Amino acid sequence: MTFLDMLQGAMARNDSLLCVGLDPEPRRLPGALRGDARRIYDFCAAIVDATCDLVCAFKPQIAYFAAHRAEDQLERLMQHMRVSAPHVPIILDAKRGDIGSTAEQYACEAFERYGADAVTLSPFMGFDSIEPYLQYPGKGAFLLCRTSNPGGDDLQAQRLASVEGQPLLYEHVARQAQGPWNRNGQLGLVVGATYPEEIARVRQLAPTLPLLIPGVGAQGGDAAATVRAGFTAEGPIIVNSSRAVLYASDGEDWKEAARAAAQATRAALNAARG
Ligand SMILES: O=C(O)c1cc(=O)[nH]c(=O)n1[C@@H]1O[C@H](COP(=O)(O)O)[C@@H](O)[C@H]1O
Repeated sequence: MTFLDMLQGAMARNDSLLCVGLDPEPRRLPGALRGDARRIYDFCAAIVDATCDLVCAFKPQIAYFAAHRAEDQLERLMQHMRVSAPHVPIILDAKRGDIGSTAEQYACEAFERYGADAVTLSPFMGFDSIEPYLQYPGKGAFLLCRTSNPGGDDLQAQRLASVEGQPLLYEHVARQAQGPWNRNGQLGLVVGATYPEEIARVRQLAPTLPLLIPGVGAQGGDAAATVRAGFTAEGPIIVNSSRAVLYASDGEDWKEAARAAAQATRAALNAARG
């Protein structure tokens, strides 16, 4: 099954636009897990079990595992998600971007080692840095377009003087991804929930691409404004929240609190799509 088929299936089955991001920081783990990097798997697996009927995707962020020498725990977590939530697609947030020969290794890591259904990529090095990921039929690749952080403007909002009509860099990325780069229908775009006007602009330029939209919750993005700007009948949105769900409580009730936070975010997103 392709990433897009899985995504549509999970969206319908769980009535959800919510993606829970798995960004485990040992010092923020609750209760007895706090500070113990060997418990990253236990924490994330419990979050998966508590929320897998509420989400359209999970998004593990690879840095939170690699930084703590926990890649083996990420591998176990991927297997756990396959067994416990086989209907939910997994987007590996790796933000890779390198020359083709190195990109082949990154693609192998994402799709073969970890078995992800989709990956996040930086498009800064151009199409040949994206192409190796497209050699994996049915896998998704989300290109950073208009990111949620304040510094995203530094490059993404610059005008491309040499291109006719002088679009901004992020607009050019959106056009390329909707058009010539999307050879097998595998591409999507990352747009921050912190910039609803830019979400609307990206949706205009890329009417059918799935948009991965992080930035609600801890970064303060508005769930309703996000849906109004990006959600259409032909263009799916995947709205990510990580810390606001993972660390909803640091007490004994952390699993219940994570579930409640996911439920509330899912409800807010659904209310806005009417
Ligand atoms: O590609 C991403 O997922 C991403 C893009 C972006 O523009 N902004 C952004 O916050 N992210 C990721 O989305 C997650 C946001 O986490 P919270 O702010 O805790 O919900 C983190 O894993 C970020 O690395």
